[in-house]
Amino acid sequence: MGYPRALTIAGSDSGGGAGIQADIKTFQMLGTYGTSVVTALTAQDTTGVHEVVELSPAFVMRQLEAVLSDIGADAAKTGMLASSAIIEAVARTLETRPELPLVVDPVMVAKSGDSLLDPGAVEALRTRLLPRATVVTPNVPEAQVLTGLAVRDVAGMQEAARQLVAMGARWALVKGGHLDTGDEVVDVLFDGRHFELLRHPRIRTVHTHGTGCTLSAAITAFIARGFHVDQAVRRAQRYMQSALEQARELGHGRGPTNHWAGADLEAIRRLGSTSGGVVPVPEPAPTPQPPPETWPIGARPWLWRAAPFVQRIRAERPTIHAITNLVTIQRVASAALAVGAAPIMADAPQEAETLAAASRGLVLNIGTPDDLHLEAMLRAAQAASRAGIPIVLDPVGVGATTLRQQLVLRLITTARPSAIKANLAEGMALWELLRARETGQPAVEVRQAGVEPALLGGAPRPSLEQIRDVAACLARRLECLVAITGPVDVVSDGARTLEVHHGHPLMGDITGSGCMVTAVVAAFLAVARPYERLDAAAAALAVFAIAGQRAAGAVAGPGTLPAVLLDELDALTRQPARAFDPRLYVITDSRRTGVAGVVPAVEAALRGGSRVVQLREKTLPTPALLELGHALRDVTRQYGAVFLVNDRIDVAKAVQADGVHLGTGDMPVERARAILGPESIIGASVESAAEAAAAARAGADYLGVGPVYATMSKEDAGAARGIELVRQVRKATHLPIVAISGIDESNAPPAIEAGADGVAVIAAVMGAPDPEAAARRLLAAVERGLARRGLDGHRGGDAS
Ligand SMILES: Cc1ncc(COP(=O)(O)OP(=O)(O)O)c(N)n1
Ligand SMILES: Cc1nc(C(=O)O)sc1CCOP(=O)(O)O
Ligand SMILES: [Mg+2]
Repeated sequence: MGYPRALTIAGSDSGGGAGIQADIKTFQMLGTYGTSVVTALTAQDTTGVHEVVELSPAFVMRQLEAVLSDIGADAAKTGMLASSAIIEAVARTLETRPELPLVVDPVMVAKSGDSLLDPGAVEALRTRLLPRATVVTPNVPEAQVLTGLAVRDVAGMQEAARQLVAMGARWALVKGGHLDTGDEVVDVLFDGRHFELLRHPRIRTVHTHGTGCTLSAAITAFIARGFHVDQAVRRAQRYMQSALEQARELGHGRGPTNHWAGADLEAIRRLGSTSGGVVPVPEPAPTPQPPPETWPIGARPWLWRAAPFVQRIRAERPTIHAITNLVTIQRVASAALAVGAAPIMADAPQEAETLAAASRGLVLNIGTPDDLHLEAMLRAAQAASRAGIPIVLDPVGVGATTLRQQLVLRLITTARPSAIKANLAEGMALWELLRARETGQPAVEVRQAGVEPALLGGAPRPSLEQIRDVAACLARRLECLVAITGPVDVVSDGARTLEVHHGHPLMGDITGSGCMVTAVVAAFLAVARPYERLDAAAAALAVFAIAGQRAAGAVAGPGTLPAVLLDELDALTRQPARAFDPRLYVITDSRRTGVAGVVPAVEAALRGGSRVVQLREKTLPTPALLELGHALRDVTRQYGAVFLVNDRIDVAKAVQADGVHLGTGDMPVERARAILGPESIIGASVESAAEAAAAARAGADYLGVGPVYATMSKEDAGAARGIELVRQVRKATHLPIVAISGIDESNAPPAIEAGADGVAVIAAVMGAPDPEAAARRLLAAVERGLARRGLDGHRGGDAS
C-alpha cells in the first residue's frame, strides 16, 4: 500500500511557520506524503512579510499538473493564492479532478497584518474556488470579507457559514478565535443542514504564526487518510490545540506553532545518533477500519429498526421526485407509493428545479442518459443540493460508456448526493473511475492491488469483505452513503458498514428491482435525521429485501413477482412492526412512586418521549402485578410504546405484554422463546462481551448492559463498570443495546457515544418530581450522544 497523499497549493514562508512549509510539516506529522504547488514566495519571518514574489499562473498550473499526473493526491488544500489569475489557473486545473477533496483556506492577511491576496481576487475566490471546496476554513475577518457580513458573535458566525455553503462550499468551518468569547473558543462547523459548535479552551500564547495554515493542512491530511470531514476537523483541532500548547520561543515576533506536537521526539532524535542506531520510520497510519457490522439474520430486528422510518413515511408522506430511466419508471413510482411516499416522476428540465426543491427526496437514475434527462438531472440535483434535500444517485451502467461516466462525475461534483445505490458492477466501475480520474490515467489502465483486479477482466466475484471495502472506500471518497446491492446488500458511510442478508435470487430475474430499491432508500432518507441516515438506508434495503423474499416464496415465477413484491412492500409498511425505539427505556418502581403512582408516572414518561416500558416490581403479589400489567399494557399501546415485563413470563403472557426482560438468573432465553413464540420481544441482561454473544446466539432481541454507573435502585447490582463495559459489548454484538444503572441526563451521552442505542432508567424518571420533563431532558441527552456518535461516523468507541 502506498502513502495517503496530501497536496498543498500555497505560498512559501521563508520563516517556516506558515504557508507551504507549515503544510508539509503537518502532512508529514499526520501520516501523509506531502506534495506542494508554490504560488508565491514570501520573504517572511516571525515579525512580518517583507517582500512577495508571485509565480506565473502558467507555472502554478505546470506544478499542479506535474503532481497530479504522477503522484496523484487523496486530498488537497489551498492557502495563499495571491491573485485572481492564480486562482483561475488552480480552479481550471482542479475542474479536471472533480472527485479530489479540496480544503480551501481563504488566506487573505498574515498574522502580522500584511496582505497576502489582491483585493480584486476575493471575487475569484468566491466564485471559482468556493463552489469547488469540500470545506472552507475562514477565520472571522476572512468570513466577513467573503460574505460581506459583520460577524460579532456565534450567531454571526453561523450566518456566515450558511452563506459560505450557499456559495457552494460543501462544509464551512468558521473559526472563532478572533471573537472575544473568554477562555473558550467556539468554531462553527456547518454542512448545509446542521450546525456543530466546536468548543475548545483558548490557549493564551503569542506563538500563533501559521495557525490557519496548520489547521487546514491537518484537516487535509486526515481527509487524505480517509476520515469524514467532520472527523477530520475534530482531529485536526486536537492536533492544533497541542501545537499551540507546545509552541516554543523562536524569532522576535509571533513565533510558529509546534508542528512536532504529539511526536515521539526521543525516537526522532535517535534517528540521527550514531550510538542509538536507526529507528525505523513508522508506517503511515492505515485508514481506520472499524469492524464491519452484520445485523442478525432474522427479519424481526430489521423490521423494528425500520419501523420508526416507516411510521414517519406513512405519517408525513414525503414527496419523492424521481428522474429515472424509461424502462422502469412505473415500477419506481409504484415502489415509492407502496412504502407510503408520494412519487413525482417528472423529467422536463424546465420544471426540474421547482419540483426538486419542493420535494423531500430526489432520485437520479442515469439509465436514460439523453440530453433531456441529463439537463433535468443536473438542474434538479443543483436545486436539491441547495435546499439540503437528500439525493440518491443510481449510476446505472456507469461502466458502460464515457457519457455515463462523465454524467456521474458531474452529478457527484455539482450535486453531492447523500447516497449512491449501485449494483456490484456499477460500484466497481465507479471505484475504478475515481481512481482513474485521480491518477489521470484512462480507467481501463488502473489495475492496483486489493479488490481492483477482481473488478476487471472477468475475474471471480469479489468476496463480501472486498465489497464492503469498496463501499467504505467509495463512501469516504465521495462523502456520502454508498450501498452496493447483491445477494448480500452492503451499505457504508465510510466508517460504519452494515449488511443485509435478505432477498431472493428470483429478484434478479425482474427488470428494475435495483431502480425500485433506490426509490425506497430515498423515501427512508427523506424522513431520517442526519445521524440516522446509515441506519435508514440499511433499513430501506432490508425492508425491500424482506418483501422480495416473502414475495418470491409466494409466486410461481418472475412474471408475477413484481406485483406480489409491491403487495408485500405495502403490507410490511402499512402495518409496520411495533417500533422498538430503545432511546429511552423506563422501568417501574412502586417503591418510588407508590403503587397508585406507577401508571401516572409511566404515562408522564410516555408523554416525555419514552417508547419502552418495563414492569419491574420485585415485591408486589401476583394479583397486584397482573392488575398493574393490564393498566400498563393499555397505556403503552395508546402511545405506540413497547411494554415488557421483568422476570415473569407468566405475567407477560397473561397481560399480553410485548415481551419480557430476563437476567442471568431467570428463565434462559431459548426456553422463554419456546414459550412466548417468535414475535415476542426478549431482552437479556449481560455483563460482558461473552455473555452478549451468548445471548445473541440464544435469540435475544436486545441487551440490557450494566451496571454502567452506581445505582441505588437495585440492591444486588454489582460494582459499576463504566462505559468501557458498553464499548466491549458493542464490539461483540449488533443487537440493540440499552445501558443501565445510575444513568441520568449528565452521564447518558458518554454511554451512548460508547455504543449504546438507548438508556434504561428507574430513578432518573420514576424518581423525578416531574417524570415528563425528566424524560424529555433525558431523551434530549440521548439524542445529543447519538448525534455525536453519528458525526463520528461509527457505532461507539473511537476507531482511530
Ligand atoms: C433493560 C434492563 N436491563 C437489565 C435489567 C436487569 O435485569 P436482571 O439482571 O434480571 O435484574 P433484575 O432487574 O431482575 O433485578 C433490567 N431489569 N432491565
Ligand atoms: C434494574 C437494574 N438492572 C441493573 C443492572 O445493572 O443490570 S441496574 C438496575 C437499576 C437501574 O435503576 P437506576 O436507573 O435508578 O440506576
Ligand atoms: Mg431478572
